[in-house]
Parts: sequence; C-alpha cells; structure tokens
Amino acid sequence: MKIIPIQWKEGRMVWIDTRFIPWEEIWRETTDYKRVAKAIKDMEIRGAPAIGVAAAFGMALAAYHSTAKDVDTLLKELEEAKSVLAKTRPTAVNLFWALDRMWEKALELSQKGDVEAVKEGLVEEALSIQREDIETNMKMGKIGAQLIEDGDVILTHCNTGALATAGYGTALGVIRAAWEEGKKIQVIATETRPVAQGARLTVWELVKEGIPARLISDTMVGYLMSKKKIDKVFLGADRILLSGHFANKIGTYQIAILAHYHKVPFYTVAPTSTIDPKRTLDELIIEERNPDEVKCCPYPKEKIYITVPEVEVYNPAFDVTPPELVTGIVTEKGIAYPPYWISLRKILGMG
Ligand SMILES: CSC[C@@H](O)[C@@H](O)C(=O)COP(=O)(O)O
Repeated sequence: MKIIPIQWKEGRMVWIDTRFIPWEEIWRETTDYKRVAKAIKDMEIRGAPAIGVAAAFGMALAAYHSTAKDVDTLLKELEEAKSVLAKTRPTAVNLFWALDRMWEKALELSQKGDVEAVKEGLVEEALSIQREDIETNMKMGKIGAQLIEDGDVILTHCNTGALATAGYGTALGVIRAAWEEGKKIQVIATETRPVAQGARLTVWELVKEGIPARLISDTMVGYLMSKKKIDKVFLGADRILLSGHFANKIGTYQIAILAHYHKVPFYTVAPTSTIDPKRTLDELIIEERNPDEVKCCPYPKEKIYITVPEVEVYNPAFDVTPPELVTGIVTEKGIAYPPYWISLRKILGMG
C-alpha cells in the first residue's frame, strides 16, 4: 500500500487524520507550525517516526513562512517553534531527535547570515528526514523478514505501519517485507485499547495490503499463546534505552511477559533514531492521556461512554519492557541481541 501519511506541498503540510480511520479518510493541511503541534498532541498524527517527520515539517513551516529579515530573528522564531512542538508528546524520542536535528541544521546554515538559505535548507532537511525514514524502514523490513519463516503466525500490537512512519512501517514493515517476499504468513493484531490503533489502523493497512489478518482483543493474547497459535511477536518502540529497556504502547509489557512464559520469540523493530543514548530508566517520561480515551469509544465524532462517565481512570499511554524479555531489537543497522548494553552501543557506533 503506497500511503505517504504526511506530505510537504509548496509551503503546506498535508496529512491524513488517523483519528478518523477506518470510518473516513480525511486529509488536512496547514501552513502553521502550531497547528502541526496540535495534530501531534491530539493524535491526528501518531507513531514515533511519524511524529518526528511531522515535527521536522513543523520547523520547516516556521522557517518557510517567517517574515524575519535577519538570521537572529529567524533563529528566535525557530527556537519558539521548537519549544511549542517539543511540548506535544513526551515519550517518543523521535520527536526530540527530529527537532534537535532541525535546530542543528538551522544553526549551521545561519553562519552565513543568509535568511533565504536557512529557510530553503530547513525545508530540504525535513524532506531528508522523511525520505530517510522510508529508506530506513525498508532496510529494517529486509533485515527483520529474515526472522520470519513461511507459515508463521505473527502477533503485533498497536500500529507500526505506513501510518505510524513516513510511509512503510517498522514492525509492520517487517511483516510487509516478509509478505512481499512471498512468505505465507498470518497476522494477529491486538485491538490496542484505549485508542484502538490495532483495530482501526493496523487492520485497515493489512486489509488494504491483502495480508491475512485476524483481530483479537488485548485480553486474548495469553489464551492464544497457551494454545500455541502464535509463533512470533513483532512490535515497535517509542524509545529504546541503551540498557535495552524500551517504552512502547501500553500493553506491550504484558505481551512480553506472556511471550517469555510461553517461549514465543519477541522482537521490537525501530530505527536507530528511536534509540536514546542519553536517558536512563528513571528519566523516562510516560505520557498520561485524557481519561475520556479509556471511558469512551474511540470514535472521534461522538462521545459514547462505555462506562459510568464520572468514574476515575488511569490512562498511561506507554509501558516499559525490560531487556530480559526481549529476544532481539531489529534496526536498519542490524539486529541487536542481548546483552543490549553492548550490542546497542555497537549499533550506534559508540564502540
Ligand atoms: C512505528 S511506531 C512505534 C510506536 O510508536 C508505536 O508502537 C506506538 O506505541 C505508538 O503510540 P501512539 O500513542 O499511537 O503514538
């Protein structure tokens, strides 16, 4: 399926609003980086690499539409845009990675004092981030597909496909690559409550692609594993620490525990831009989202409560899986195996 969920069109950012999938395919556009920030915060755009690409285009919009006459004024405006975009979602590192990369580029380009050169250079840089993400996904797809055998039944969680990236997918990219190689696989997608990225987005992508898929509720994983109906787990990551701990969509941790208990290989797939060499476990921020996500159906046009509206809820959007539960981490630079504190450093070229 060729979907490029976020696009740059002559000074506008255009994106598909994933909150409305599968009911409607609504494309939106803006020239304002603040609108991009809102789209990330409200999860019109979601998935770690997609958030990074959108943030990069947000910075490009801030530059492109600036009326600054000198580079110092332009840099001040860009610093403000970076700060607004950084306040949207705290867990996925790709957001901060992309913002830092755009900021570094702005500083480098501003040395010559040419405002137009900074503006053009930042649009180019955002387009490079988008292009590289697709290339990286395709590389991970090829590498990860080697782990998949003909006939495998693969469990995946959340949405890690074209809609979560610049256009191919991380874990779903691996599944897509195996399918494109002609392997007769089947996918089991968890619903992924509360926002139902699995039921809404992953199933939408798999059906469009013609990859055999079954949807299950999040509560069915243990039963299916106990009946030996799942051969492997492939899912994504929002932030991978050098220790091998990784944050991903809420529910990942319990799948990892079940996989470990039932001896089902458990892989996470992520570009090296998702590896955070700076943070430790204590510094990891788990986003808490609006309680209504848990209390209501994930239908954006109407608030339908599935519980008593005044009940109190917990709504952490991510959890952390420890390295001892992870069989391997697939990146575009190869597969990291335990001990991760050595293999991930090697993959990042840290010696
Ligand atoms: C390629 S996407 C990897 C992760 O970003 C994905 O698994 C996930 O947790 C997305 O969470 P979301 O809250 O939908 O942004």
